[in-house]
Amino acid sequence: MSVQKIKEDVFSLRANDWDRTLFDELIPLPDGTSYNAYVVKGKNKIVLIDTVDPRKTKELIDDLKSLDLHRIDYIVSQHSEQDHSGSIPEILKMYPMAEVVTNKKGKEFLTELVKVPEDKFLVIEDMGTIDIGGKTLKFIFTPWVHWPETFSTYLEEDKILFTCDFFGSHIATNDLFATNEGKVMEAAKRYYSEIMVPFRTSIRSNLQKIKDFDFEIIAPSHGCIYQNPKMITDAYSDWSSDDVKNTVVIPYLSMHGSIQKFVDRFVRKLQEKGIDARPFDVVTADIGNMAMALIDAATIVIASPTMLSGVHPKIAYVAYLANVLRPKAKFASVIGSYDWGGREVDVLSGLLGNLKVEMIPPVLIKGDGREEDLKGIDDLAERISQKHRSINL
Ligand SMILES: Cc1cc2nc3c(=O)[nH]c(=O)nc-3n(C[C@H](O)[C@H](O)[C@H](O)COP(=O)(O)O)c2cc1C
Repeated sequence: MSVQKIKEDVFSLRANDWDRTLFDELIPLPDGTSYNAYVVKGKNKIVLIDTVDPRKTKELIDDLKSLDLHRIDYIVSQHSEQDHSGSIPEILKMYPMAEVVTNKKGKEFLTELVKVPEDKFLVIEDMGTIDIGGKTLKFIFTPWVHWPETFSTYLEEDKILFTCDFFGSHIATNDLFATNEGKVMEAAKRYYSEIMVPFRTSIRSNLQKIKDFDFEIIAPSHGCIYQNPKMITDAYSDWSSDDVKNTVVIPYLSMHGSIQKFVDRFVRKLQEKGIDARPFDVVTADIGNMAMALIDAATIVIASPTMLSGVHPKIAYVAYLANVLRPKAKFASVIGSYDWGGREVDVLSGLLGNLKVEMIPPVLIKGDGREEDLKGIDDLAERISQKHRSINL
C-alpha cells in the first residue's frame, strides 16, 4: 500500500493485491487487482472515500498513519461490497467521531454486511453536497454499477470524479495513473466483462448522468486513475452500446477429439469468410478471456459432446455463466456430437433463456462424422456469415 498525491490535499491510498488470482472466486486475475481508498483534506473536514478489502486493512491503517491524520470526519462509502467497505469498522475504531456517508440503500447494506452501528450514518440524497472547507463533495447516484446503492462523488474544485467500481480495472501496479493505456484498458475490459456486462442499460443512463459534470480525472476504487477520462468513458459507451462485432465466440469441450475436429473446421471456415472466430476450450481457457470476448461478439456457438442425454457439465457451467452475464449477442447455435442420442440442444436452449438471440439450427453429428456430415459445419459457418452481413458486419 502506498500514499500518492493526486492533487493538492487529495491522495490515493491504494492496496495492491499482487497475488490475488481469482476475483469473486470466478474470474482469473493475470495482473492481480487493487482496492483504492482516497483522502481529501478540506480546510475544515477530512474525508476518506471508500476503504479496502478486509485482508488489506492493516495497509490502509499504515497509510492513514503516514498521512498523520489526527481525525477523519467522513468516511464516504460509495459501494457497500466488502472489498470497499470491509475496513470501515476498523477505521471507525481509529476515528470514532467519523460519520459514514452513504445513501439509504447503502446504510441498509452496511448495517447488515459490516455491522456499522446505526448512529454512525450520515444519509445523503442524490446530488447532495458536503462542504469541507474550500472543497465540495457532490454525490451523484449511479445505481446498478453493479449493486443498487452505488454512487459516485464529484470533487468540484479539483474536477475529480470518484466512481468506485464504475470504470474499475483489475490490475495491481505502482502506476498511479493509466499511463500504460493498452494494459490498463485490457484490465478494465476484464473487470467490465464480469462485473458490469449485465448492467448495460444502467451503465448507459449513468454515462449520460455524469456527462453533465466537468471532470478531468476519474478515480475508481480498483486499478489506475484516468487523467484522460474519455479513454474509459468512450470504452464504456462502446461496450454498453447495442453494437456487436464480426466475432463468433465458441466455448467448446472434447473428450475424444470429435468436437475438437468440428471446431477446428468451423474456425477455419469462419476465418475464410473474414469472421473473427474465438474458440475457448472451457477445460483450459481463462474464463475471463472468454467473458471479454463475449462483451461484443455477434454470435455464440456452443460445442459439446452429448453426455448423459444432456451436455457435458463443464459446458453447462459456461452456458449458465453466459446466460447470467447476458451479453448482447444477436445469434446463437450449437455444434454437438453424440453416439446414440439425447437432448443436448434442448438442455442448452434451456440454459440460455436470458439471451435475446436468434437461434440458428444446430449441427449434430454422430461420432466424429463422415465427410458428408461435416458439410453441416460449413453450412453453419455460411449461415452465420449471412446473418452477420444482414446486420452490416
Ligand atoms: C460419460 C459419457 C456419457 C455419454 N452420454 C451420451 C448420451 O447420453 N448420448 C449419446 O448419444 N452419447 C453419449 N456419450 C457419447 C459421446 O457423446 C460421444 O462419444 C461423442 O462423440 C464424444 O465427443 P468427443 O469425441 O468430442 O468427446 C457419452 C459419453 C460419455 C463419456
